[in-house]
Amino acid sequence: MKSRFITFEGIDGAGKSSQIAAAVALIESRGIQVVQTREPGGTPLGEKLREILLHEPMHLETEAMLMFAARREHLAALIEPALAAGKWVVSDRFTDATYAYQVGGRGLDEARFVALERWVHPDFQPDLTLIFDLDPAVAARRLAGTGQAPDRFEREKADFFQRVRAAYLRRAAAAPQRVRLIDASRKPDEIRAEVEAIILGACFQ
Ligand SMILES: Nc1ncnc2c1ncn2[C@@H]1O[C@H](COP(=O)(O)OP(=O)(O)OP(=O)(O)O)[C@@H](O)[C@H]1O
Ligand SMILES: Cc1cn([C@H]2C[C@H](O)[C@@H](COP(=O)(O)O)O2)c(=O)[nH]c1=O
Repeated sequence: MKSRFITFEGIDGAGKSSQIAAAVALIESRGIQVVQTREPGGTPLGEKLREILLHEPMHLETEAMLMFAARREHLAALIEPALAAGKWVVSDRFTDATYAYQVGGRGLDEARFVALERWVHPDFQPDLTLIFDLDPAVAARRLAGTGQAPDRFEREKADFFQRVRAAYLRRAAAAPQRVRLIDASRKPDEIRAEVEAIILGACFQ
């Protein structure tokens, strides 16, 4: 069976990370080897860049370029070799996050985003992307409930997350074959059932 690259996306607190383990278990139950990873991160260098990106103040374009630098390393060192070896890769975020957060949230010039995307992965996109869509007010309450100290992104205000959410919705509308929207306001079990049905339908037919 062809290798697949599946990505999970959404505003902070939408609940995507909670669903990834179940999705990975579903795929593994079919006898497929899965590499679970995340962005920014996924490689030793990427994890160092993640620390900087989540905690150090920086210029918007520096932020966008560092996201793509971490991604270049991630593709070369982990994603591409895993797919070439016949494994599936499930990533907590990929390039749709840069569109949503840096273009949508922060106002990065879209042409700069397009140039970076074309440079770093000109002919490559996820096979399937699940975007967890949720009202930022609900997501903020969920994050507050974790009791964890918020990072530089999680400290952003509601209007930032409204713009991020709207950008995710635009990205979904632009690639309906690849991107599925998940109503993340429901109970975890209901969401898990839909995630499993989407993966089975899109990747195992
Ligand atoms: N469907 C749900 N209903 C209520 N609470 C949920 C739901 N899904 C996740 N949560 C809770 O919301 C919090 C955030 O969930 P999670 O870490 O999965 O979100 P996330 O989208 O991955 O956020 P981040 O991108 O910031 O890591 C956790 O405390 C989790 O238990
Ligand atoms: C890949 C990527 C991520 N971000 C932001 C989005 C989140 O706030 C953090 C990562 O934290 P998570 O808890 O692991 O989801 O990074 C971004 O702004 N741009 C990106 O390209």
